Amino acid sequence: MAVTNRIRRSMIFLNTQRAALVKDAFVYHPDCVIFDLEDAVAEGEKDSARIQLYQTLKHVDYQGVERWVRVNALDSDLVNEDIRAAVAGGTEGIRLPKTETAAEVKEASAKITAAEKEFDRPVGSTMLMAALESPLGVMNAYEIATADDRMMGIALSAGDYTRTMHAKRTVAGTELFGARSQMLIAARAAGVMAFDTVYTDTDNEEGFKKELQLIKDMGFDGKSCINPKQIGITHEIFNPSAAEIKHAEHVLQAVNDSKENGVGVLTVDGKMVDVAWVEGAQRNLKLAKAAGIYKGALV
Ligand SMILES: CC(=O)SCCNC(=O)CCNC(=O)[C@H](O)C(C)(C)COP(=O)(O)OP(=O)(O)OC[C@H]1O[C@@H](n2cnc3c(N)ncnc32)[C@H](O)[C@@H]1OP(=O)(O)O
Ligand SMILES: O=C([O-])CC(=O)C(=O)O
Ligand SMILES: [Mg+2]
Repeated sequence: MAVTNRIRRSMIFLNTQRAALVKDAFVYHPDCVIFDLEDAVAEGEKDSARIQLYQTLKHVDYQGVERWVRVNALDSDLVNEDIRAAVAGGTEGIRLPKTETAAEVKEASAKITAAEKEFDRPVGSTMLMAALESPLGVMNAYEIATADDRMMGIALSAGDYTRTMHAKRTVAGTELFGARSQMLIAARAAGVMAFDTVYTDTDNEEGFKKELQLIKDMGFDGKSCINPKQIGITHEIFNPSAAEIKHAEHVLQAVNDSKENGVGVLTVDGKMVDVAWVEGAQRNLKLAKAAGIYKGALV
């Protein structure tokens, strides 16, 4: 069964072809890493990257950082061996690229089950995340998200998505608005997490911050990253601010008091609040607690 309430603000891609890079990436303290066997790895290096993956999963202590593996696409002749190596090494989850249908999720899940049995891992313990990288994938987001109990989340992949949409990747992100909205609605309806795509202009800190603020405000749970310098900024933007934490505390206290006094709607910090605000306030405090910036007892 997938864990859908863990903090996953940042998931950084690691090119598994580069031994020096995968051996200690936990030092950057991302919430998750994604060992990539797909597009970051050159065609001739696929087998050695897979061996590198197995050794890393088996022998490097990632100190609580969640470990995901992006395998090659289901229609490749590499995916079976990729899944076997990832499961044998004990990965927490598999990121399935270029997912377009629920049937593909089920097919991947069956392959994972076979590997779990082969390598004596508990059946059902390996999670799945589907990357949506085409119009068909985005159109089928809800069916994909609900296809299997292993599904932890869905992630947008803008490189391939804009390619298949004949769109241009812009700073404002107008070309991604439809996909982002559709997949967020699907993820929330399905009860899984939602992750935004990588930002490839790694030297443009201002642009990266703006994109993070946009996706956080839309409701995404986290972002795929490609460079260590993106991790701290991602956490900074996704963490509730001090003002948000204070406001959440005020909301919970005020709504609690108002129940005792028989009051429904009230004003907190100058804004109208009623019982509908409680869940959002609790979510902010839980996130702040998981991030280590809230020590209170309200959640
Ligand atoms: C569209 C897609 O499919 S995206 C997903 C697949 N892509 C990837 O996996 C790419 C991941 N990122 C990378 O490989 C690299 O960041 C690149 C190739 C984009 C840029 O590499 P560099 O020019 O070396 O980056 P930069 O100079 O900023 O690196 C600084 C340090 O961070 C390390 N580093 C760079 N990227 C990463 C990463 N993703 N994870 C961990 N460490 C990294 C470098 O090794 C370097 O370490 P050093 O100072 O000890 O030598
Ligand atoms: O998942 C991602 O963001 C990276 C990717 O494959 C893409 O953009 O096509
Ligand atoms: Mg892609």
